Amino acid sequence: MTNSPTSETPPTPAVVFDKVGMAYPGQKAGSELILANLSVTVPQGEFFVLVGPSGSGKSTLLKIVAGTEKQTEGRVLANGNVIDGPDRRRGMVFQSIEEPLFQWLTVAENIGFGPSVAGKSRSECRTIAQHYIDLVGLRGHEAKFPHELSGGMKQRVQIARTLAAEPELILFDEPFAALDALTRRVLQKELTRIWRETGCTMVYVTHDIREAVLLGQRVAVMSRGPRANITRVYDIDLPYPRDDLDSRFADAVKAIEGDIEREAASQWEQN
Ligand SMILES: Nc1ncnc2c1ncn2[C@@H]1O[C@H](COP(=O)(O)OP(=O)(O)OP(=O)(O)O)[C@@H](O)[C@H]1O
Repeated sequence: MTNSPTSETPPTPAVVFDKVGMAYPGQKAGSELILANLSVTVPQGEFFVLVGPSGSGKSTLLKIVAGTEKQTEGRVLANGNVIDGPDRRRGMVFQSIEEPLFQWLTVAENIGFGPSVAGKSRSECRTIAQHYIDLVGLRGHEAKFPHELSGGMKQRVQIARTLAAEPELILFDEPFAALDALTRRVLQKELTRIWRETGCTMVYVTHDIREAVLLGQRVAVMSRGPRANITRVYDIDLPYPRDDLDSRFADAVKAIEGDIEREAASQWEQN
C-alpha cells in the first residue's frame, strides 16, 4: 500500500469527544469533574457500545450528544458540527419507563408524529409510519394504543418512532433493561438487523456485558468516577448475528467483565 497524497479525505466521524470534562451546574463548588479529559471517536455507521460502573457517567455522555446537557470542558462534534442543543438528527431511545409514548395516539400515529411535525403530508406520514412499523415487526398492531401493548412492543414503537424521524445517529440508554430475558433476546437480535438495514450510527449504553458483545462492533469500557474516562475499547470482530456459544464471544465477555470488576475493586479499596 502507498501513502498517496491524492487519497480521498476520510469521512467525517459521526461523533467526536475531544478532551471532554463535565460537571453538572448543581454540583458543589470545588467537587471533582464527573468526566475528565475523555476522548473517543465514533465513525459513521458504527454500532458503538459503552459499558462501565454505575455512576461513571455513561448517561451523561449520551445526554451531551443528545444536546440536553453541555460539557464543561473540551469539544463534542456530531457529523463535524459542534452540538448546540437537541436536534431531530440525533434520536434517543430510553428505558420505556423514562420516555412514555403519547398515550392518546395509536401506534401508527406515534410513529408518524415526527414526520408530521417535520411538515410531511398525512399520506406521507402514513407511508413512513408503515415502513417503520414493518421494519420493527409491528404489522397488525397499527391501531392499538400504548396501554394495549406489552413492554417489548412499546420498545419497538419507541425504536420505530425514533427511526421515522430519519436520524443520522441513535442514542440508546439501556433500552431493554426493563424487559424479560426472552423479549430482550429477540429485540437485541432485531436491533442488529435494523442497524444493518438502515446504516444508522448507534451509540448504546448498557450494564449487560453479554448484550454489549452481542451488539457492538466496538465496546468501550469506562472507569469509575469521578474523573471517569474510557480505559479501553474492544474491537468485537465477530460476524452478525452473533453466536453466544462461540468461544470468542465468551472470551470477549470475560475480558470486559474482568476490566469492570477491577474498576469496582479499586473503588472498594479506596473506600
Ligand atoms: N442532573 C444532575 N445533576 C447533578 N449530578 C448529576 C446529574 N445527573 C447525573 N449526575 C451525577 O453524575 C454522575 C454520572 O451519572 P450518570 O447517570 O451519567 O452515570 P451512569 O454511568 O449512566 O450511571 P448508571 O449506570 O447507574 O445509570 C453520577 O455521580 C450522578 O450522580
